[in-house]
Amino acid sequence: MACVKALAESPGLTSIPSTYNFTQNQHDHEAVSEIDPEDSIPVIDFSLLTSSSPDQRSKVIQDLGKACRDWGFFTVINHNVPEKLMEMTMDACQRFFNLTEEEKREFAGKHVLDPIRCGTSFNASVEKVFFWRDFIKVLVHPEFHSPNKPVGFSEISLEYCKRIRQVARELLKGISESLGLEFCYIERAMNLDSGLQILIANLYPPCPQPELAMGMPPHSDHGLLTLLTQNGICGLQLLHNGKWVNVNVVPNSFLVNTGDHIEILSNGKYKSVVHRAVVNNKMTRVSLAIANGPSLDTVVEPSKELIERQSEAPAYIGIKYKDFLELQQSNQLDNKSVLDRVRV
Ligand SMILES: O=C(O)CCC(=O)C(=O)O
Ligand SMILES: [Fe+2]
Repeated sequence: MACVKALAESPGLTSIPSTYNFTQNQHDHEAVSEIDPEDSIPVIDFSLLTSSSPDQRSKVIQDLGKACRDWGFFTVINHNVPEKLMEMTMDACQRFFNLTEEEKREFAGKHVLDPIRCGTSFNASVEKVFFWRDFIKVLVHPEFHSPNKPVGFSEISLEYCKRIRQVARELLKGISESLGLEFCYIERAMNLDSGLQILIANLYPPCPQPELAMGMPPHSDHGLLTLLTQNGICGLQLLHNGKWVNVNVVPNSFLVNTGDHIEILSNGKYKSVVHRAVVNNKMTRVSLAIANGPSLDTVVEPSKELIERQSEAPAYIGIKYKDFLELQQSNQLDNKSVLDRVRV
């Protein structure tokens, strides 16, 4: 199937093919609210997490716990990843999408767990309505993969993803502690040394009828933490207290969200939050999501320590991460439908 970039570039395109019309599927743009300055996405100062002052560290751990409980999304600033490296990675992704259709076809991939897979929509083989999105997904850890084009992609993404793993690991230490667990609880229980990390770049070209199309449908992310950056163009919305909220771009920061496996592990204390990407008719939006998850063979279940301490019943059954991932990637992307299957 041709990529949406080529479709968007067809001369004189003024309307979208009906196969991209998402309005039948509850396209409730009206529900979008502007962020209330009193209740906006929390900001976490990463430098305080690694601070030698115990007071500062315990304060930021509290903030992190609150952010996970109330929002499931937070902005991370002072993260130590060089801005230049962030720009170069975004640029490398843009250059990937600018390869010719034929060059990109080489990386099409067939199976959902193929190490390199580029395509359009989410899972075009099972979808009736397509999303206004092209993507490339690359498995970058525990084994590093990379397309051999464009120039520099491999070196830049290797370094970037390594830096992101360091940030994710620190955040997961803080999240462990915020749950009252030992700081290294999550990294041990999830076998992070061989944790799966996926680079996902999304391209949303200008769309002549943005109100009818959808870039990415409402969904939660599967892993533990996703770190997202974008090329300065807004489009991400998250569901907060029953309303779609526009996410603003904070330069030189990561937007982080907790995935389904944090929800399972924390026995529902921290939820994965449903989000979607809408499109616009003026500018190409590129987002870069780095998903950090358990190792593929880890069976994730609610933490026994948490459950015993609080005399709770487990609210989810254990599932191997690989099985969860295959289910999510080979079906239609639909809210929290895979997580719903493992709820008790
Ligand atoms: O483009 C975005 O901002 C969202 C991307 C996303 O949700 C994803 O790749 O899982
Ligand atoms: Fe997502």
